[in-house]
Amino acid sequence: TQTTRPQRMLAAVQKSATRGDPRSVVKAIDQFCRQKEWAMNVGDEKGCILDSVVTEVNPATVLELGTYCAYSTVRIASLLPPDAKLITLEFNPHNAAIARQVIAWAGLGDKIQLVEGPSGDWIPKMKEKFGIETFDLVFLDHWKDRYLPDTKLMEECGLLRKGSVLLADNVICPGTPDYLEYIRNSPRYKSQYFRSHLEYTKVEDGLEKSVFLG
Ligand SMILES: O=C(NCCc1nnc(-c2ccc3[nH]cnc3c2)[nH]1)c1cc(-c2ccc(F)cc2)cc(O)c1O
Ligand SMILES: [Mg+2]
Repeated sequence: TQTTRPQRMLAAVQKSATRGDPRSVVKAIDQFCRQKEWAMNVGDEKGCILDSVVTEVNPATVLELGTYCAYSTVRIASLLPPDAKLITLEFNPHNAAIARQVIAWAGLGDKIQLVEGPSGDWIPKMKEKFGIETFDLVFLDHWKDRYLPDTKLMEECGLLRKGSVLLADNVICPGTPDYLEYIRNSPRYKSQYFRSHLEYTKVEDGLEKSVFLG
């Protein structure tokens, strides 16, 4: 029977990456997406910007919205300090099953908690379910029409503190116009746009980094 693209991506990781070596997992996925099939990972160009923000923030708590096949999950977790925790939310059970295996291959199972289900349901439960006070860094990479409602929800649930950093993928392509409008005009955020390209293409895209001012 026909395999899915995430299954083929996992096979590429298991074939080409070294167990327990997160950077080799990232490299194997990028190679697969450049040489074989495009996939919606943040990719290496925007990934380098992501790396610089993660190392600058040096977060103890990270929330990722939109796991997909765990490319950015592994990329972020490989840069976290020893006791840091990353919670990642995936909506699609098939993608979640693949992501768990990619995370296991990278050897990052003890840093990463993958949660399946809609962000709207899980964000209000973060404190009670995972003992999270606030998030130091949030990477938004899920459905583009959820960025704004989920940001407002995180504010309402008190999950952001003065200095929390939101980093949003795809603000140009596919685009998140309502989120950009809100975050760039809100007095509660200081925003900065990092111009780049849609993963594995020459199409313009970028990351928006926003610091919550409290
Ligand atoms: O849709 C994307 N990413 C979303 C995956 C996801 N994985 N999990 C979720 C989730 C998780 C909890 C949720 N709770 C409620 N909705 C949820 C959705 N969403 C996406 C699409 C593109 C893209 C660009 C150009 C094209 F021509 C076609 C596609 C590029 C990208 O970098 C993306 O990130
Ligand atoms: Mg993306």
